[in-house]
Amino acid sequence: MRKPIVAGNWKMNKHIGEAQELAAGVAEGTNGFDDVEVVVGPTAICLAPVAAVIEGSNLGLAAQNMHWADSGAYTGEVSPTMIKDAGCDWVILGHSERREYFHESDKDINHKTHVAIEHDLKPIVCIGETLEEREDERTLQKVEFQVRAALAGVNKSDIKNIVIAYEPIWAIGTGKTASPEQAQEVHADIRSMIADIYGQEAADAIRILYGGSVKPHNIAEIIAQPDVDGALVGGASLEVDSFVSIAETVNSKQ
Ligand SMILES: O=C[C@H](O)COP(=O)(O)O
Repeated sequence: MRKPIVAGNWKMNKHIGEAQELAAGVAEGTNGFDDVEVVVGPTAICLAPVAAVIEGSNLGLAAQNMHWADSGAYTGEVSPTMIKDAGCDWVILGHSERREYFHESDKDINHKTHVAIEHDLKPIVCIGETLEEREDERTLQKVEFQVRAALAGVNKSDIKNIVIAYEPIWAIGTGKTASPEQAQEVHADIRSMIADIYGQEAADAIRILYGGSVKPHNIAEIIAQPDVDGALVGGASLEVDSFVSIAETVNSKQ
């Protein structure tokens, strides 16, 4: 039985005090939710201050990105050992905004996935198609390519610690959510591909999240899909009430 995850990607929002306040509210609001893993993803500068606030709670802490090297001449970057030191146990990799604005390639994301595993950080690897690719019926081809590329060379024993986040790019921040059927089709396809590569046990263990305009009013129908194991939430993770409400619905998934 896969334990679902609700992860909040705060993107470039919230100053330190605001981030601490939000994290404390989420920790309090999700206290006692035993059937969902709740993770918050502040900006790099807020990681340590948020870690201090959520210490002793059940919340996980995710960085939104990391470099692959432990240290060195990489101006502006943050290393895997630094995010661990700040309190992270998770790292979001390959978000479409990183791919688009910072030109992260599938090769970079594969490299970072390996580094995350080596550092005992659980990667949330983001994939997803553009609107044009969906309209051209190339969705499955695109996501299969991205998943294969991200996982190239990853051992079967590590698959259970990797999370895939399917985020159709056209649904991110637009208010347009993939229908539950569209999400299920892609999630099932990814799981069956994992089964082909790593076997059924790995496919049954890997958690696949949906992301893209997830809100309190639509999470129930999305999480009801058999291959949807939770959500990566952007906008709705920036308010305690909406994020806690999403986590509560997922916590109640039968
Ligand atoms: O990482 C989160 C996604 O980009 C979704 O963002 P959104 O919920 O604001 O659409």
